[in-house]
Amino acid sequence: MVLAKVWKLKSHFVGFPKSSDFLLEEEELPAIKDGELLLEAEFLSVDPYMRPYSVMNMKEGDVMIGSQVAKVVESKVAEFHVGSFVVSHAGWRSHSISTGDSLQALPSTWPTELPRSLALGVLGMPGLTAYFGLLEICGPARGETLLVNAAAGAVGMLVGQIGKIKGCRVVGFAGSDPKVELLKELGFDSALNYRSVSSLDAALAQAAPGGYDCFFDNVGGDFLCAALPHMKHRGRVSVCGGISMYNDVTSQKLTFPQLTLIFKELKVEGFMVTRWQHRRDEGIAALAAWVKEGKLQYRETVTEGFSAMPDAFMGLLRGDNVGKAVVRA
Ligand SMILES: NC(=O)C1=CN([C@@H]2O[C@H](COP(=O)(O)OP(=O)(O)OC[C@H]3O[C@@H](n4cnc5c(N)ncnc54)[C@H](OP(=O)(O)O)[C@@H]3O)[C@@H](O)[C@H]2O)C=CC1
Ligand SMILES: CCCCCCCCC/C=C/C=O
Repeated sequence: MVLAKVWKLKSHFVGFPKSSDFLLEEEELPAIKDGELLLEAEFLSVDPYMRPYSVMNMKEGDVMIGSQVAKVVESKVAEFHVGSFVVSHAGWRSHSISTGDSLQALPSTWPTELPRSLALGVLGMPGLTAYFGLLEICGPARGETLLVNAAAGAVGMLVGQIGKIKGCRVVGFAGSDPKVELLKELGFDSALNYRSVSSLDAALAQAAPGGYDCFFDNVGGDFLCAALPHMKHRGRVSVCGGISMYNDVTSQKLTFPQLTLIFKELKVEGFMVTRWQHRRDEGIAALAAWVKEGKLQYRETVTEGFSAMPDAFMGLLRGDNVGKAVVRA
C-alpha cells in the first residue's frame, strides 16, 4: 500500500495566491492492476498557466493540475519498465497510478550530464512553446529585431536565444538587475529591467530606435500596449501569455490599439503550445541539438521538497525564478 501526498485547491485564488488556498492531503493508493503502473514523482513543474487554469477549469477540492517527471516503481504495462522515467500529467501528486496513456517516456539514452528535470523545461513544454511560438508565428528572419518580455523565465530565456540562433538582434525585458545581467551573458543584445526604467515607452524606443519586427509577448497588459506602437510596419506579435493579468481581481482597462494594428498592418496571434503536439519530436530534437552544441543554454530554479509546491508556485508568479521553476520531490 502506498500513501500518496496530494496538493489540492482548497479555495479559489482571489488575487495573488496564498498558502491557505492550498491543502495537502494523503491518499491511500490501491495495489496496481493489470494494465496499470505506479509512478513516483522526481521533479514537478510549476507553471504560470496553472493560475488562469484554476479559474477556468477547476473547482475547490480538485488536485492542482501539472506535469512531472516520474519514476516507474511498479509496472503491469509491457511498454513501461520499472526504473524507467516518464513525463506524466498527474498533477501535484507524489505518487500516482497510470494506465500509460498520455505518458511520454524519457529515452533510455537520456544523457547523464543533463538533469531529467529538463523534460519539464528546455526539452519539454516550455522549450516547445519558445520554439514553435517564435518560429511559426513570428517567423524571425536574419537581421530582424526581436523583443521578448519575462525574458529570464523558462520560455523567454529560450525565445531570446533562439532569436540569436536565427540571426536576430534581441531585446529582452526582465524584472531585476541580476536577471538583466544574465540575459546579456546569454547573448541578448540589449536587456532592461522593466521595474526600474523610468518610462517603458522610452526604454523600448531607446533599445530599438528602428522598431521591432517580432515581439514574443509573455506579459500582456500595459507592456503589450506600450510595445505595439514600437512595432515596425507588418511586424508580427506572438501572444504567448499574459502573466501581468493572471492575478487581477478586476479586469485591466486598456487603450484599444486598433489604429496601431491597422496602420502598421500588424499580425497579432495567440497560440497554445498544444497546437504543435504532432511536431513534438521535431521540436525536441532541434532543441536538444542546440543544447548539445552549446548554442542554447538553460537555467533552472529548483525548490526542494514536495511540501514546498505552493511556495514554488507563488515564487514563480512573484518572479523569484530564473529559468524554469521546478520542484524536486
Ligand atoms: N501559450 C502557451 O502555450 C504557453 C504560454 N505560456 C506563458 O508564457 C509566459 C511565461 O511562462 P514561463 O516561461 O513558464 O514562466 P516564467 O519562468 O517566465 O515565470 C514567470 C515570470 O513572469 C514574470 N512576471 C511575473 N509577473 C509579472 C508582471 N506583472 N509583469 C511582467 N512580468 C511578470 C516574472 O519574471 P520577472 O522577474 O521578469 O518579472 C516571472 O519569473 C507565461 O505568461 C505563461 O502563461 C507558457 C507556456 C505555454
Ligand atoms: C497538466 C498537463 C498540461 C500540459 C499542457 C500545458 C499547456 C500550457 C498552455 C499554456 C498556456 C498559458 O500559459
